[in-house]
Amino acid sequence: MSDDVLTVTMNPAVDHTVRVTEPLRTGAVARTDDAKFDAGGKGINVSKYLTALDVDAPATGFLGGPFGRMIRDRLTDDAVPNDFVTIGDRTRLNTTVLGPEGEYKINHDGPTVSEDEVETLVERVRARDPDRLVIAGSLPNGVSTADVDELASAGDWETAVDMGGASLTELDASYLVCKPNREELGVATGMAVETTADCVAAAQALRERGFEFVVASLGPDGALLATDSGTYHAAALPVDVVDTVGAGDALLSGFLAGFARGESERTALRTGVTVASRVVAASGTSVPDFEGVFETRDDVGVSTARP
Ligand SMILES: O=P(O)(O)OC[C@@]1(O)O[C@H](CO)[C@@H](O)[C@@H]1O
Repeated sequence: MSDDVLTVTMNPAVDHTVRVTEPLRTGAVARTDDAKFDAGGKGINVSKYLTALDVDAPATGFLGGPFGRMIRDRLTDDAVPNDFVTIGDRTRLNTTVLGPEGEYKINHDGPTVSEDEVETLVERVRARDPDRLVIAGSLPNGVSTADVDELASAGDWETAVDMGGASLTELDASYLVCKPNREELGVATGMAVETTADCVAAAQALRERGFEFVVASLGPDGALLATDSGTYHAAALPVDVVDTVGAGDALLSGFLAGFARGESERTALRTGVTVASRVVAASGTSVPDFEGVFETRDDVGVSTARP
């Protein structure tokens, strides 16, 4: 394993996951003894999953306030290397409610980051000089897509991005990987994404806008990989889904872990789907057991996909 992957989470979050046994009702107090707190945010999740998959994947970005300290402590306790820029404002807390009628996810907008803090982050990334950079998650106030382009272009690294569809349309630098979900594919391309064939067309269109690989997460419909050698569809593995939070991060992590191991594009896609299937079977964004991932990835069916 040679490549190191530095992840950048501009807008980390403590992930608060609670399970309630009764449907939520207005005006009523829902009580639970089932709550957990994970260090979260998309890039941080990628660092957690990649570290567990034996890839050197330190995490950076912005942290501040009590939730920021909680995330830093948790990552350090879990042996996930981290080097965040401390900001004056407070890192957010995001909540997932798992109830009998499904999953609710509430994400806070997050803190405001100053220009100086952004510049410190760019310098931090330059000093680390990774082989690959992953920039993932929403942008807090004060950070723009121009800053994302600056990070992607500030060194010789290859960059993967995972951000909202509207942000994807504003990026100008060249990127190795883009990891949209179905909705982001639609927003980024303005195309219909009802069927898997629609998603194939949208992934190919997005690729032409400057992403070498588009890895799209389609939930129960599996995942797509658009490359210059073709577009491939991977079926989802049959698992009991506890919650879907972190599934896209896991797909990207598995794909990048495959890349770091020198796997072919299709095999890296299979690894991504296998890693994602482990993550959705565990609650919150904690790291599940990845034992046997590289031995069982061939269970994922991959076929050539056309629009
Ligand atoms: O608000 P963003 O930055 O788009 O997403 C943040 C988030 O929902 O993404 C992760 C799951 O992918 C969670 O750890 C975290 O709460």
